[in-house]
Amino acid sequence: MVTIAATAEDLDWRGEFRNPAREALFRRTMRAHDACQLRHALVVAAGLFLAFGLTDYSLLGSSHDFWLLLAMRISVTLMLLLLALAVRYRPALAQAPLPVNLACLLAISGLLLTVPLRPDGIWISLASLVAASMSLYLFIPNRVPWMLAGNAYLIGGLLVAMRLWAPLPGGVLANSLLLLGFVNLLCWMTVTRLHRLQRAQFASLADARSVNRRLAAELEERSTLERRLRHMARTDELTGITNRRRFFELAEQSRREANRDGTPLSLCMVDIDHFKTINDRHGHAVGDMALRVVAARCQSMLRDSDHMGRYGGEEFVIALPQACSITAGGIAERIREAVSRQPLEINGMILTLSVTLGISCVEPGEGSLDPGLLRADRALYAGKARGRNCVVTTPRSLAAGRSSGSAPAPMPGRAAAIGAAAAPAGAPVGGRLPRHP
Ligand SMILES: Nc1nc2c(ncn2[C@@H]2O[C@H](COP(=O)(O)OP(=O)(O)OP(=O)(O)O)[C@@H](O)[C@H]2O)c(=O)[nH]1
Repeated sequence: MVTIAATAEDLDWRGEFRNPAREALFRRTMRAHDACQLRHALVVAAGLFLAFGLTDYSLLGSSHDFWLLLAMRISVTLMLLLLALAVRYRPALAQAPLPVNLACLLAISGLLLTVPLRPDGIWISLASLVAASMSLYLFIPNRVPWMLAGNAYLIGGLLVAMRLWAPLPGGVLANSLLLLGFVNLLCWMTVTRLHRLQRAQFASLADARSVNRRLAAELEERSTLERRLRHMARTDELTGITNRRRFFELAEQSRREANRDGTPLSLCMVDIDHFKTINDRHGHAVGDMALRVVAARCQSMLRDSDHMGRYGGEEFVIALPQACSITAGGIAERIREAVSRQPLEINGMILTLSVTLGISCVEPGEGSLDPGLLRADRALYAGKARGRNCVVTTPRSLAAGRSSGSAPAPMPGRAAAIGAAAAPAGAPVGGRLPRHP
């Protein structure tokens, strides 16, 4: 939700929001402030009201009227303090018209009562009523109509009290009423201005918060997008496994670690057999499904520390850290079995899948993965030539020959067999446990 800072059109003649929901929200946010202000106003008013008992005494002495006035002052003071206490425990009372207006009524009535009980102190009563009139506007968190009503009662009550018990000359009375009228006008303008300013500030704050929320949401959206893009940049869309670029980053890191720690690192090339036939007979959609299934079955045989990527087309590549060629041969054999064990059933068709795997071990001192990949690829081609659905491991002598700088054994091509032996099914795994045996 986007809010817009309060404009003159948003506020009514009382300086309140025209929108009731917005006004209610504003008042809720002001509740603690209003309660605190009312509490202080009540305590100060109660103290002052009681303190004026001294003036009563100086005017009346220890007379019957003085004791009456004192009793009235004590009652009003107690009621005001009681409301202050109630507001402390229930701040919502500060914004409830009934208790606040009752307190005002009580305090004004008490002040008016001083006129008949102490007619000689009419000037003190007048001054007190002017101060009370200002306080009604400035310190009592009431709405403007209630402030006006309270002041109307105050002026009306003063007129009646003076007419009955302390008549003043016409000019003085007119002056007093003019003074009270001026005070009312000034305070009304001040309080309306204050209301407007408070609401404008509230609206600007709400705007800033809304902008902040939008920015936070945008940031979250961007970082989600960034995460998704990063994932896409590293993942093969069709199979969901690591793509070729990411595979090389991970495998290269493993090669450096293996070189540094003197641990073995094996590479395994995996190629689906007769994949072209699957595509040609059943269509590319079925071919894609087969690719996904083979990728998932291969991955299920690996540990978290192994890296598998799509090399291209129907070919996958696996890096097996901490695995010598014998161990890698065992893992490859299990992958071969996992792929061919269970035929794939798609749309009522039974598809027999198999893969051929070529293994090589990265030799110490090799500065990149390329020689190892080339050997694994040649082993794979040898497996294809041998009839497919098998594992071929590059013999140690061939790899050693390459790493020592001697000329590589001639590789006539895919149809030619490499001098490597297919690992027999169920060959010993050599101290390494796959994730899913
Ligand atoms: N459905 C599908 N087919 C693909 C994809 N990428 C490559 N291919 C197909 O994979 C086939 C690879 O065929 P070949 O390289 O001849 O290999 P093959 O038929 O598996 O034969 P061998 O490897 O010798 O067993 C080609 O027909 C490609 O069009 C792909 O993402 N989806």
